[in-house]
Amino acid sequence: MATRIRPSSKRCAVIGGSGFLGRHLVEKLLGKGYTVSVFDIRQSYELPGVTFHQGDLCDKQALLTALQGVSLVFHCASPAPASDDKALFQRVNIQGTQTVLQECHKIYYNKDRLNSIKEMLLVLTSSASVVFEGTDIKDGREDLPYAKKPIDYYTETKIEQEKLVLKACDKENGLLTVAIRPHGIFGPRDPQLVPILVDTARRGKMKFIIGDGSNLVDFTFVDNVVHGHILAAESLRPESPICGKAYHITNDEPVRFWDFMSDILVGLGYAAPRYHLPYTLVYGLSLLLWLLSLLLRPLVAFKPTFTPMRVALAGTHHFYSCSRAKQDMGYKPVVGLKDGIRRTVESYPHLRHGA
Ligand SMILES: NC(=O)C1=CN([C@@H]2O[C@H](COP(=O)(O)OP(=O)(O)OC[C@H]3O[C@@H](n4cnc5c(N)ncnc54)[C@H](OP(=O)(O)O)[C@@H]3O)[C@@H](O)[C@H]2O)C=CC1
Ligand SMILES: CC(C)=CCC[C@@H](C)[C@H]1CC[C@H]2C3=C(CC[C@]12C)[C@@]1(C)CCC(=O)C[C@@H]1CC3
Repeated sequence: MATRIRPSSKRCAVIGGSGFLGRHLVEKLLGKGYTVSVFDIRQSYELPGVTFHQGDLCDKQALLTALQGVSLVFHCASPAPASDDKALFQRVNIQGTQTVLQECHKIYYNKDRLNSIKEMLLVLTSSASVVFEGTDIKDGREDLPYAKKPIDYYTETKIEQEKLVLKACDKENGLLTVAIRPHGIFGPRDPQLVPILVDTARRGKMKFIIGDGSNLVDFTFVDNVVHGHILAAESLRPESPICGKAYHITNDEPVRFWDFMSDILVGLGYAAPRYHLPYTLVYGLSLLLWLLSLLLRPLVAFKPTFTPMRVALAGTHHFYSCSRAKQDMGYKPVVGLKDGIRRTVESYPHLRHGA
C-alpha cells in the first residue's frame, strides 16, 4: 500500500510540469520554498525538491499517487495546439480535466480524512483564446462570451475545460477553483513561438506582413504568467472573490504583432518582414489549404504553416484587459516587454542566423 504523506501548505502538484510554462512555474515555486510533485507524460529535467510522476492525465491511479499529500494543484498540461488532433484534445483537455477534478474530490473526501485538508485548491491554465473567434478583440474583459465558433479543436476543448473547472468550484464541499487565461506566452525554452518563427524565416517565408501591420496583440513573458498563477493560488480562499472565476494575465503592454515578430527576428540576426499581403486573401487561402489537408489526410499527411488560426492571430487585434486580476489579486507584471524580449533572444544562441 502507498504510504500516506501529510499535506502541507508548501506542498503542491504541477500537472504538465515538464512543459514550457510548467517548468518555469516549478522553478519559481521551489524558490518560494514549496516542494513540488510533477505529473507529466514525460520527464524533461531533474531538480532537488521535485518528485516526478510520469503518466497520462487520464490514468486515475497514476494521478492519485501524484496528488497524495497535496492540497494545491496547478493544471497546465495540454497537447500542443499545432497537433490539430481532435480526439487527442478531447481526451486530454476534457476527459483528463474531469479526471483531475474527480481525483481532487477523492483526496478531499479521503475516508479517514487523515489529510485534514481544509480545502483542495485547483489553479487551471486556461487561455485568453477561449473568447477569440478570429475577429478583433480590443481590451477584452473576462465577461466576453466564449467563442461560439471556436477556430480550432484546441480552442474548442480549452473552452470546455475552463467551464468544467469553474463549475466545479464548491466552497461547501471544499474544492476551490480558478482559471488563469494567459495570452501569447514567450520566454526562454519556449518550444513554439521562437522556434516556429525562426523555422519560418529559415524557409524564406517571413518576408510578408499580413494586413497593414497595425494590429495590436498581447505577448506575455513567462515570468508574468507564473506570477499570476502563484498569486491566484495564494489568494484562493472560500471568502475570496476569485473563487470560480477566470482571469486574464498579460504583460499589460499590447504591441503590434509584426513589431514583436520583427524584434525577435532582428534580435536573432534575421531580416524583418517588409511586404504586405491583404488579410482576407491570406485567410481565404489558409482555409482552402486546411480543407485540402483534411481531404487528403487518408492519403498524405501535410501540415500547412499558414493555418486559419495562425493567420487570424497574425492579422487581427487581440489584446485583453487584466484589470480584474489587478483588482482581485493585486496582479502587476514583474517583467516588462522589452526586457522579456531581450532575455528571450539571449536564451536562443543556437537559433541565431548562421549558428
Ligand atoms: N504557450 C502559450 O502561448 C499558451 C499556453 N496556454 C496554456 O498553458 C498551458 C501550458 O502550455 P505550454 O507550457 O506552452 O505547453 P507545453 O506543451 O510546453 O506543456 C504542456 C505539458 O503537458 C504535457 N502533456 C500533454 N498531454 C499530457 C497528458 N495526457 N498527460 C500528462 N501530461 C501531458 C506535455 O507533454 P508533451 O510535450 O509530451 O505533449 C507537456 O509537457 C497549456 O494548458 C496551454 O493550453 C495558454 C495560453 C497561451
Ligand atoms: C499572441 C499569440 C496568441 C501568439 C501565439 C503564438 C503562435 C500562435 C505564433 C508564434 C509564431 C507565430 C507565427 C505565425 C502565426 C502565429 C504564430 C504561430 C505565422 C505563421 C503567421 C503567418 C506568417 O507570415 C508566418 C508567421 C510565423 C510565426
